[in-house]
Amino acid sequence: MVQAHSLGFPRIGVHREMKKAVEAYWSGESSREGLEDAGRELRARHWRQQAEAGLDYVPVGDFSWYDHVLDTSVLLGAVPERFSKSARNVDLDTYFRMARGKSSDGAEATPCEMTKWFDTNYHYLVPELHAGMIFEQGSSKLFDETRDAIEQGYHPKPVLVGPLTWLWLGKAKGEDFDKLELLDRLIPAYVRILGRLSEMGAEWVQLDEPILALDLPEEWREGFTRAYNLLVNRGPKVMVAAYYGSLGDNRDLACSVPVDGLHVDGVRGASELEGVAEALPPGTLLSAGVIDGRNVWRADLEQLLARLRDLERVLGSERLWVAPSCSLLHVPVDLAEEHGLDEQLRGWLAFAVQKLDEVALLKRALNEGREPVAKELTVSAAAAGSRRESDRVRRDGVRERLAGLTPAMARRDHPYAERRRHQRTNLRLPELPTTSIGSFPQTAEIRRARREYKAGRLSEADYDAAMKATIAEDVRLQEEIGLDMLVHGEPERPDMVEYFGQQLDGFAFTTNGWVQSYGSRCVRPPVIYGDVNRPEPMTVDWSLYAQSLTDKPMKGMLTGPVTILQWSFVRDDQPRADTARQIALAMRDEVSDLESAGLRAIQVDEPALREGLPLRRADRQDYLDWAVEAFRIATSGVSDATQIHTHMCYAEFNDIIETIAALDADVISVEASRSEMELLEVFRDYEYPNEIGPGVYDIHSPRVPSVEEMVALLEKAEQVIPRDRLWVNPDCGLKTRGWEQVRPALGHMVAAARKMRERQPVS
Ligand SMILES: Nc1nc2c(c(=O)[nH]1)N[C@@H](CNc1ccc(C(=O)N[C@@H](CCC(=O)N[C@@H](CCC(=O)N[C@@H](CCC(=O)O)C(=O)O)C(=O)O)C(=O)O)cc1)CN2
Ligand code: MET
Ligand SMILES: [Zn+2]
Repeated sequence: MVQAHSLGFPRIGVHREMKKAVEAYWSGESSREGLEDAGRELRARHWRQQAEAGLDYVPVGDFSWYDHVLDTSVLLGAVPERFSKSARNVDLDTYFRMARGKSSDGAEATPCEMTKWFDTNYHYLVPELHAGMIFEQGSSKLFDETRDAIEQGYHPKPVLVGPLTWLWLGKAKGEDFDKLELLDRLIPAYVRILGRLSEMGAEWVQLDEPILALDLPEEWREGFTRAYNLLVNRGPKVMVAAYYGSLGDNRDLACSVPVDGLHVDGVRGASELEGVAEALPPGTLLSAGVIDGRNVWRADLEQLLARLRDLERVLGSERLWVAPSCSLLHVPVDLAEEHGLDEQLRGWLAFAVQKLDEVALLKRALNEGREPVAKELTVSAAAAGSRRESDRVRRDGVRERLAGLTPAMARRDHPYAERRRHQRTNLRLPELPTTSIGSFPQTAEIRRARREYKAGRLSEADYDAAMKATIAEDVRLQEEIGLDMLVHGEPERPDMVEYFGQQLDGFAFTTNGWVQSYGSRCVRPPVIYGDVNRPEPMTVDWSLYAQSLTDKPMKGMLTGPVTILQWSFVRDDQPRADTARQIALAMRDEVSDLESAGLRAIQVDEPALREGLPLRRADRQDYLDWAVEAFRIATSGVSDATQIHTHMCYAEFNDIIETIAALDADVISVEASRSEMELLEVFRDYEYPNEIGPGVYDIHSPRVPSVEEMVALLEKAEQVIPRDRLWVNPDCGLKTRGWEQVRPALGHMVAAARKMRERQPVS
């Protein structure tokens, strides 16, 4: 019999119960018992939903209070000393301190670094590695949850990040050593975990190795072979899970180790499924991940069924499992909770719960024939047909405009050096100008006003007035703090992508389509289903109002085309590049309107530029070319005197620094403080041609940095970036912080800039 499973289920809960529970715990509103009850309830619910859908195994360990990579680190006892003297029995407060730098018991420590998980908008906490580190069990969470699942009558399939991927994602600290050296210490730790899970009654364990979708150095490929030859026959059957891309040149490697199961991403690696099926050793089964775990489109089941039948012919029904392509972490929980979507659009979509049904249905059709599921198959085919033929998807005006794009539209009038002269007279900024990245705290009052407005208890005029009052207060505070270039604070935007998605044609938005971004933070990615058009200006009124309150330059604030694309669910019926160009044209109009309204500086954020980079080197240049082009289309319609800013965060930028320069923004702000300005290394060999503000204030942590800390970071920066091209700003926007932290922190930042101005430049 063909079996069905999932690699992981969204952990936040359909109504973000996990978010609410942890935030209540952090604020002291609820007890540890309260938190643990909430977790138990969520896990039990998710297992029940998966079992009832018809899956044969339920994943365990996909639930996390913050991040599953951090969970694996703690399980392995990889807990840096600054958090706890002992890596055994790591308690919840220590766990949260690793993630947030702070815990409910008041203790503080610099938190672990956080960065993007592969090419997704999920963030993980970077494991810290050092030579000679010892791995010992630091937590019983995975075992406790496995026991719960068994007690509740399920077949548990514990899931953890595999040893190669965990090491790959880790960062070697201090001494210069090759982190792969740790593999031989790590394997015994995994062997012990597998043994214990098996004793508890787990038949299968899933080890996630998404790095199999990357270009791997030869030593890592050898490491993979060595590790998995040692991890088989240790008790449970081992399923190695590869996802987020095809196996490519790692196919033979993945098929050469005698594991019991191999999961393959059958969406991004669709073309290689048959080849994998043929290459697998006879003792290994194939988990075909044919339902897209990265997008929200309903599958064309008829077509998938045909492909699965081919696989079944090669493998036999005992060696085939059906699954989503990856964990369902990246899609919202349940379409049934969406009440605002029109029926046609809803018919095109599937969220996590619906995807489980799709997986189960495919399994059933394989095992029992199409008869029992004929009706569902017809509905699925009709949905696919309706989407293909819908006239909501195409807009002729947009198509014509796209066809009329010229290279000149992606070029400013003059090079930076010349623009700079005009901008200096236009802006009159001091040396080392201070600014912020855009958002200010989304206070309880702002959210309350929004809630009241949505519920119809506050009129549109009153809502606008409340937002304007916030903007006025934000402007006043910035003047008081002494910042040089101001922002309006973005109170009207719950999210920098959703906000634009709600105003552009071709986008649909959800009311409950939450997806975890990091920790307790969630986003509602819009759904791009058709050609993109901007029916009217989106931000001009707010920015104009903010500028009217001050003589200091006000930055217009927009989200760039690549980021809007990357943080939305995208259409799969045309290349991403085409959708990016459509968004770029819409944003270009907004940029022009802001300029006409009198804004002298406009920031177009592209924090997701790096995240969108294809996992395989061979695919990168093409992406970078169209991504740069899209940004430049959006920003090149302005005069030389208008200063274009951009901003990036949450990722490593050093490897694409030339692309960042090619954006030709006049000023870029980048996250840098959390990695202690590591970013600056690249500028030793590469002179960034325009202006740059490496973040001096880590906004992810509630800690308020001191003037001295920020001066020290600026001194570091000044060694590689000439002072006359250096800006002073935080790492990112401040919407997740409270004013009680932001006020003093920005005050310290301005003081740090002033201190620097009093001194001679170092070079
Ligand atoms: N899309 C996106 N991706 C991104 C980022 C980003 O800013 N946007 N930044 C990075 C990640 N950083 C992030 C930083 C903060 C939040 C964040 O604060 N998210 C909020 C949700 C924001 C939001 O839409 N807030 C709504 C409130 C929605 C809500 O909670 N409504 C309540 C009721 C209202 C309330 O009590 O507040 C409900 O529906 O139950 C608003 O302000 O109006 C959260 O999780 O809390 C997310 C990601 C990278 N990826
Ligand atoms: N302008 C945005 C903000 O300040 C940029 C955020 S990048 C994730 O929130
Ligand atoms: Zn940012």
